[in-house]
Amino acid sequence: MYGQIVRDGLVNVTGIEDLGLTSPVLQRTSDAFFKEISPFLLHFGMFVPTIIGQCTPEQQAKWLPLAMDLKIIGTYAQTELGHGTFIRGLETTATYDASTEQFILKTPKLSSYKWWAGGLGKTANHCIVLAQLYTKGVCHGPHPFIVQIRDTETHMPLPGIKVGEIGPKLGFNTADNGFLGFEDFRIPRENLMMKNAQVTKDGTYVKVARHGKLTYGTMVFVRVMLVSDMAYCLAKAVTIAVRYSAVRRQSQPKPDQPEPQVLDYLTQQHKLFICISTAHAMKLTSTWLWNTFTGVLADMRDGNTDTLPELHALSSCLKAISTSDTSALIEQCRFACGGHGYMYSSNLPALYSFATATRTYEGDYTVLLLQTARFLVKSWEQMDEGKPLTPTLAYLEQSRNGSQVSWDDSPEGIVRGFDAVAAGRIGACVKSIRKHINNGMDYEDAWQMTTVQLVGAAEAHCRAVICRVYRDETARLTAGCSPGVKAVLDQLSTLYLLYWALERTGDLLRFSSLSERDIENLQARYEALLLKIRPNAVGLVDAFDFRDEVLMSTLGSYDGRVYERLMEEALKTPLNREPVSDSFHKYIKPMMQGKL
Ligand SMILES: CCCCCCCCCC/C=C\CCCC(=O)SCCNC(=O)CCNC(=O)[C@H](O)C(C)(C)COP(=O)(O)OP(=O)(O)OC[C@H]1O[C@@H](n2cnc3c(N)ncnc32)[C@H](O)[C@@H]1OP(=O)(O)O
Ligand SMILES: Cc1cc2nc3c(=O)[nH]c(=O)nc-3n(C[C@H](O)[C@H](O)[C@H](O)COP(=O)(O)OP(=O)(O)OC[C@H]3O[C@@H](n4cnc5c(N)ncnc54)[C@H](O)[C@@H]3O)c2cc1C
Repeated sequence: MYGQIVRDGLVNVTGIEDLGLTSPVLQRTSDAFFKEISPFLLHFGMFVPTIIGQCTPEQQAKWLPLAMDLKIIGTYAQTELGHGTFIRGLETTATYDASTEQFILKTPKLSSYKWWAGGLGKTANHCIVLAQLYTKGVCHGPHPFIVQIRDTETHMPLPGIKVGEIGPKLGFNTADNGFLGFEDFRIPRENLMMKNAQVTKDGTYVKVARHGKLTYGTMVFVRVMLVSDMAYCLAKAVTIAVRYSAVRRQSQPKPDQPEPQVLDYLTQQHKLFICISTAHAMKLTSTWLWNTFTGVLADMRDGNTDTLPELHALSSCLKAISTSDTSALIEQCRFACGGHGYMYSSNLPALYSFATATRTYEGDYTVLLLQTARFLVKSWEQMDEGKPLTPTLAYLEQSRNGSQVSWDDSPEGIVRGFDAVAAGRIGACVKSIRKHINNGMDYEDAWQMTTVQLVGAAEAHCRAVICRVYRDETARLTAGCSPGVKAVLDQLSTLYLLYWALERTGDLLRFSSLSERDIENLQARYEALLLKIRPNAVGLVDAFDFRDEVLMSTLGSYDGRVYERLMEEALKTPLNREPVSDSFHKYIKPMMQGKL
């Protein structure tokens, strides 16, 4: 299995390299080789971006060509057995020895072992290691180091390195995630990635970057990329589920009628059409987020880090919500396919196992939403002090006078409704924190006592951002389209707004003038819209344009030969190679004869 995966991975990488294509395409084409994930994904997904983001030009000149030509294979080892979220609590140490101009890497105890890095188990020979930097007896916090861990000729672990694979997981079982420990392992001073901080030969620590969190830059990049990845993952799952629902016929609602396509059931449309809308919403939002990210990078190149906090808040909540929505909606696609959706050959289990992992890695859902909430509360306080708000928080102004937003069920009105919910929930959090402080709590405890509400406020902010971006970008991008295309894409973005308005009626009743009658109207409009989208449903998923080789699904292939493909795959199962398993003779027959 591992050998096959490595072969496929290299065919994919070298093939694309010959075509001279960029890494995002590499990411996409790797889907044609892997149901789960390539052991080389971390190499291109984090090892190379970290060299670019954390190394000086001289260090890039040394390491980047080796990495891009696959002369070295890397990964990103930050998480440890004992810590993943709390980076400042990482235990691996890198202590500078000025007498030899080296760092000594140590794994002080079991919980300090690096754990999880993709490709570390058996594939990588180098890795980025986040370790607490000590020099002249002072700890300067976690810093990135580039470390060779295996001999590039023999692939044997170097002396002082303990490395291996962490074992089977819910998914990602082709990623050879590994563990890594150091026993007084020495690396040259130059292996500290020195773009944001340096250590001179005599051990003097020099802080270069103005912003203390630029070391976390790779994580921001990957979070931005994951939003796009989720759109792609969900688009694959809903292509499979909609095509299968067009083939599958089941039950007899009317005695004298043939069994209908299950796609004709309103409940099936309710399960699946939000998945189509969400794939579009996330794709458009990810492109908007990428443009925001590149803008912030440009500012930072000019030495201006003022826009970084908003980017961190946006990338945190969009990564959290996109991965959470995708996991839930891929599972919904699986539910919509009945028993056959549970078959591995449908590819829905693999898509789910990949998506649900993204809710955790690169920043746990709750933790990242709390990061966004930290920014929202700070922004509210700045607004109270009369300071300007950042663009994505302009809507807070409307809440200043505390008046309730009047409900307007037009698409633009619903977007404003979500702004009002976000503003209201942030304001409620600020009020809760202040109440606890007035009752004698310190700020940290008052914050902790409000964290359930803070997670909700961050989700509401993120939903408001997605709704606004989805609506605006759909209008902008369809301006030149034919009336037919424009109408269908407008139906999808309206469906997204109606769906979430119905999901959040409690909040809308609390923070707008929404009435029970308005809710009845929303429900009726939503159901009518499902019927309108039905005739275009298969065309809409065909428009995602996935080849069968990429979908890898017995249920979702373009030709609709579902039952034939299910049987073809079943007959390939090793258990079907012999009519009678040898377990019958070894165990079952003796048991039947009372001989066990
Ligand atoms: C081939 C094509 C390429 C595409 C590739 C994409 C796909 C790749 C997929 C790869 C597959 C799997 C890889 C998975 C890899 C990993 O999981 S790597 C490990 C990831 N780990 C994490 O994400 C850890 C999460 N934890 C954190 O980020 C921080 O510890 C946390 C922010 C939660 C808390 O850190 P603290 O130090 O405690 O920070 P605070 O005190 O809360 O905040 C201090 C201030 O710093 C600001 N901050 C924090 N983080 C950032 C950041 N990333 N950027 C900018 N600013 C940041 C924070 O807002 C505070 O600011 P303030 O004081 O409020 O002004
Ligand atoms: C498939 C996969 C691949 C991975 N690949 C890599 C890799 O290549 N490189 C790498 O370095 N890491 C990798 N990771 C590790 C990943 O980054 C961490 O698992 C992730 O950051 C979560 O940290 P944790 O596991 O310590 O969870 P924890 O933070 O311990 O979370 C446990 C629980 O505690 C809660 N919690 C934690 N802190 C707080 C808080 N401040 N407030 C409220 N609740 C809190 C969380 O919400 C969660 O419910 C991978 C993980 C997975 C699943």
